[in-house]
Amino acid sequence: MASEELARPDAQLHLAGFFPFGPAYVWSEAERNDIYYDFAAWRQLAQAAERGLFSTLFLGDSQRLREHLGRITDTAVTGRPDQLVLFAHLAAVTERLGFVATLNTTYTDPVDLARRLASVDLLSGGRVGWNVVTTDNDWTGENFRRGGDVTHEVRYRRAEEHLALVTSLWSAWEPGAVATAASAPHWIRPGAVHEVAGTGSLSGVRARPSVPPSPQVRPVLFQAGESDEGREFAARHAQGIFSRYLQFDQALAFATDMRRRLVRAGRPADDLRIFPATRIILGDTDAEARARARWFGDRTWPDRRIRAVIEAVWGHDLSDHDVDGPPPHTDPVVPTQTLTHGVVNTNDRPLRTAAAWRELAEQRGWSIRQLVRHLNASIEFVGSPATVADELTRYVRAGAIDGLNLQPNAMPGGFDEVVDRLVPELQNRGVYRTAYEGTTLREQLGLAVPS
Ligand SMILES: Cc1cc2nc3c(=O)[nH]c(=O)nc-3n(C[C@H](O)[C@H](O)[C@H](O)COP(=O)(O)O)c2cc1C
Repeated sequence: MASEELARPDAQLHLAGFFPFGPAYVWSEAERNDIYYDFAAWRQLAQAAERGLFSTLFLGDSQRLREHLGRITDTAVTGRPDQLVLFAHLAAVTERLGFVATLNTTYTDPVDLARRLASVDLLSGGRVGWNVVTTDNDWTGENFRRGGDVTHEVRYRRAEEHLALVTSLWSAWEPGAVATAASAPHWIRPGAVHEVAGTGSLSGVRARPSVPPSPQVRPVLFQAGESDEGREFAARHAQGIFSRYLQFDQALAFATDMRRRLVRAGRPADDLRIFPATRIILGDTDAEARARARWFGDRTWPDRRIRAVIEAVWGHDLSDHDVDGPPPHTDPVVPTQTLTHGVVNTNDRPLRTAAAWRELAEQRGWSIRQLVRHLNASIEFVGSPATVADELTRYVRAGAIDGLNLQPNAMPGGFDEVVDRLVPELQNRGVYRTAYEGTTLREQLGLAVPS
């Protein structure tokens, strides 16, 4: 056994069911696109996750359809119900599973957000988390008359003020503020619910929250945003982090960096759970799993999704372009880049990106399809249940990750094979729970109740 595997001999893997909205990303077993917002499908997914003792579901947020040149990019986010409404429904058909919702601090009102999150947290028995993001896409801001003008620095300053107000609201009810006995002289003990005031750009806000604390006191905080400011913000406030790093060395370097930052912020190094996103594809043998991975890959990279990736760089309509041919020889149309709200971040240097992509394709003799598939190759765990369990055990015991935001391969049955075939292998290796630790998300994640 390599020495790295001994770094955390008792560490446990957390699974979070994650869903990248959009028909191109998760294969619809039902061959129906409306499966992605069919409640029965979500119930099946959530109940499978709970059967597999997943710690939580986890959803990202986008408050606007992605578009390109005025056309909706229909391979990406195609219809996305409000996460908290979906979670409120799913909480009613599950008992232990957590629900982490991504909500931004740039375009939301803190008092309203605090109330909505606290409400689902209370009514679900303390099973909610908030993934705090600042949202870097300007077009979302247009929904709120604030598109394009919110700088990185302003977003993180606002995030600090927003979160401070939200957490004060969540702490404004003293323990035991509610007299539960109907015969008590007061329903709420006088003076036990405090008024809270905003600071900085939120000064002038005064609020007395109307939602009592849940059994986990308040929602668990996650964070996603990888700049230095983002990491520092997470180190000060978050108990969970949605990271981009899954290649082993990068994941370990990121986790090491975050633990150092936590200690500098005066927190225990192990007070943070790190969850990168991935997929798991199983087979009876490693070879069969690899064949299945190719099969899923072909289904989740249809021509129109491949074309959307290059259109986002070239800045104009390429619908006549053959995706099995070379990348366009023409240069990108730079002035239209600001209209690109695509799946690829091309906010700068489209000319350089196009040149680099063209050169790579030429060198390797790749078509657009091969190029795009190469550029978007993500790290997935592919193999027999034993192979994947060994690999995940290595990651967790080395301290490279604490959990996975796991995308299903199919809707709605996509978690079943992980639950039925991988979870027992992980349990046999002592790296996965055999029963839920408690009833709240905080308990499932092994986190202390806030004072
Ligand atoms: C893994 C990951 C997932 C993210 N998911 C979302 C999301 O679902 N919705 C959103 O508005 N922003 C999301 N963000 C973006 C953050 O809101 C943030 O604005 C962006 O990363 C810029 O901040 P940074 O410079 O600190 O990274 C995500 C970021 C990361 C790293």
